[in-house]
Amino acid sequence: MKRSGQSRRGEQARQLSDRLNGRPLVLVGMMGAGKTTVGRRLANRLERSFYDSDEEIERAAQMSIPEMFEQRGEAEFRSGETRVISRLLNEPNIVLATGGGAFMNPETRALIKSAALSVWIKADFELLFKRVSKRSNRPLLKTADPRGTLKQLIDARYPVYAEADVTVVSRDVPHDSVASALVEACLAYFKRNDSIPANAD
Ligand SMILES: Nc1ncnc2c1ncn2[C@@H]1O[C@H](COP(=O)(O)OP(=O)(O)OP(=O)(O)O)[C@@H](O)[C@H]1O
Ligand SMILES: O=C(O)C1=C[C@@H](O)[C@@H](O)[C@H](O)C1
Ligand SMILES: [Mg+2]
Repeated sequence: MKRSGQSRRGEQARQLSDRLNGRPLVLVGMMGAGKTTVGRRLANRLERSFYDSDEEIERAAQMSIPEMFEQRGEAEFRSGETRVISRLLNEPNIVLATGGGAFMNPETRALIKSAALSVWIKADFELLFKRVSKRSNRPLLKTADPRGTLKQLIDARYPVYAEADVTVVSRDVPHDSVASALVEACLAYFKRNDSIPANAD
């Protein structure tokens, strides 16, 4: 990348770090949206620690998510997910990628909304399906009709993901371009909200 592009990227990352002022940045969205892979790049740019709630749960349970669903059931996975996220939200200066279902839990959602800047990485059905089809590590899609299941999840979840503070669309472009679009969308969010007078009714 050209030097000017790099310094613009660095400048925007610095601006966003200032605006966040230590608050966690939390990524939400469907499986395959890019929360983990874009989140790592974003954390690098912001010089923040990166956490992934799925990876934290796997580490604590010493088993993979498909194994956990199989041996302990989804309910136990979900309660672990809520605990892990509420613990991580106490850490300053982090980027946290959440599992696809985490923001659907009203308690977890309220915690994220109060402690962090939340960003929905949104992608369309075909792109998500293409990405999740590469690996068979998503237990919720192990159904007779994974396309239909993914569609149903999208219909149920998108109105809730839309409650995130910021939405950024992931298209079929490199991870780094999505990370740049995400930084820009967050800066635009702060700009919009700064322009609201404090005493507005
Ligand atoms: N912008 C992108 N360009 C190319 N590939 C991408 C992009 N974003 C994500 N991918 C690919 O899609 C797959 C899923 O991405 P990732 O694991 O980051 O999704 P996720 O949102 O964390 O999903 P989950 O909720 O299942 O953890 C990976 O193979 C990743 O490399
Ligand atoms: O969308 C979901 O509900 C899930 C997404 C993954 O990140 C994992 O958290 C798990 O496979 C469940
Ligand atoms: Mg992930």
